[in-house]
Amino acid sequence: MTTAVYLASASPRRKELLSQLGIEFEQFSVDADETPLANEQPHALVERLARLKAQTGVALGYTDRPVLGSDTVVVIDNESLGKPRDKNDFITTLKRLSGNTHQVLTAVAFATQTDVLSCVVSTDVTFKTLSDEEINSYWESNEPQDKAGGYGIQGLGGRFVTHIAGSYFAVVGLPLYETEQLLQAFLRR
Ligand SMILES: Cc1cn([C@H]2C[C@H](O)[C@@H](COP(=O)(O)OP(=O)(O)OP(=O)(O)O)O2)c(=O)[nH]c1=O
Repeated sequence: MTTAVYLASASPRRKELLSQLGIEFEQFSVDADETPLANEQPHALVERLARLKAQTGVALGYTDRPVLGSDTVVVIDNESLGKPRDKNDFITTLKRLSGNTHQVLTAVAFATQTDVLSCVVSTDVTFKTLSDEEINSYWESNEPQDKAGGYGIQGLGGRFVTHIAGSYFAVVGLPLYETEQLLQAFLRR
């Protein structure tokens, strides 16, 4: 694919993943209010935020290429979990994930001044049962703080995962196959 895009994201993981598609891109960060709306379902939330990030990039003046925005949340019992607010929030979250299967939803959106197209990818991730000691020492590693659901599958958190069904790349922050498909569909419109 020869088209160049913008990546509206501060995430180093998304930058690395997008590089894997071999697409030329420039990255900039956008400030989006990620607060869920009242009664907003997880699927609707991630898709809205991915679109918001992409469209905020367009509004900032990045108008000569499609702008890619993305968002990731962890879902358990139909509740969306973003980055942990603090250590207590993290401990509560990891105890909920322990010994259970949760979903990671990642949305991708492409936007220009006239158009926006998005998709949501859902991946099932199963955790082994975690001890209090494992949870506490994981917090001290500083890895959980900036990650949805308080873990990184690509880092020390990978030890907790017994099974994954779906896109590993979506869990890390950008589904490779679906992002390429979405861009192709966007360019055909
Ligand atoms: C579950 C999980 C999430 N994450 C990351 C992906 C996302 O970067 C982050 C969720 O936060 P997001 O708000 O989706 O993204 P971000 O703040 O990192 O970047 P930006 O909004 O500027 O694009 O959690 C991992 O890196 N590994 C994991 O296993």
